[in-house]
Amino acid sequence: MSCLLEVKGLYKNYIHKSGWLPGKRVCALEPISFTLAKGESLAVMGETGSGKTTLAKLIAGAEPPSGGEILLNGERLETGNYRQRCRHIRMIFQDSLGSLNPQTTVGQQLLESLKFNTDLSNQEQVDRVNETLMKVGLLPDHFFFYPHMLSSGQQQRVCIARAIVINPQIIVADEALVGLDPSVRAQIINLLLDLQQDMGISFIFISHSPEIVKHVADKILIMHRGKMIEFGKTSELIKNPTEHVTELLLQSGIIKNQL
Ligand SMILES: Nc1ncnc2c1ncn2[C@@H]1O[C@H](COP(=O)(O)OP(=O)(O)OP(=O)(O)O)[C@@H](O)[C@H]1O
Repeated sequence: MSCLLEVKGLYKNYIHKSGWLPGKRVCALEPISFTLAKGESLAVMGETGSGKTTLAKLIAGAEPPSGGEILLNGERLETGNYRQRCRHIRMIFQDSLGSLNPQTTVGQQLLESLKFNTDLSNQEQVDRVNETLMKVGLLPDHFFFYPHMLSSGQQQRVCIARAIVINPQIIVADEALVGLDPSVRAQIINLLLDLQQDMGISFIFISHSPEIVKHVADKILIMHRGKMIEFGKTSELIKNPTEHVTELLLQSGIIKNQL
């Protein structure tokens, strides 16, 4: 498989300020390097505060890195070039309702993505939105619905539709399946797997759930205290984890504080 995403020495420091004292530098993500092939899914696991969301935000361009680089198909993604980033990498979140605009219809929210990121005509945009709604298991009628008129599963489908409407190459899903009831979660997982197969999208899943990770991920990246401590094929890490943390995460998804 050809290399789609290359993360090279990417890191992030935050400055924690308290009153008038000089800020304290906190390293949320130590330099990290890995690659992802086209159509592959990567799961990022780790205990709370280990740097998973920071990594997701840097890849999606929601935060600028303190250093390092991200290459997509060999081309460097520039910090602040939102058009370049949004076209190729989209993010979906846990709080689907919170990430949708309550005052705009589903159709308008999908059209906005197309207006900002493509040169399609108005009619082509409407056609693309309707096609995308069908792809995620919604109906063209949902174009006219407001987010609060939908169930939580349908809201998450709208978020997925908004992410795929411009044919991105990578979707970063930050705990996007938490909070859905098990049957809806299974439907959304199957939808994501179908989209991966039909559209060749690569996924980066941030997840605490070993069951989901084992089901969807080709590779797993384990974070611990801001560092990548393990990275490899899912089948190999399940059989031969080299780190105790990996073993615990893949057994229960929960890490005790002493680790
Ligand atoms: N905007 C920010 N400003 C300051 N510090 C931050 C910011 N975002 C994250 N951090 C710090 O960076 C570290 C990593 O946080 P991050 O949210 O990436 O962890 P996480 O693994 O995603 O945790 P969780 O599973 O709880 O979401 C934490 O110590 C956190 O306090």
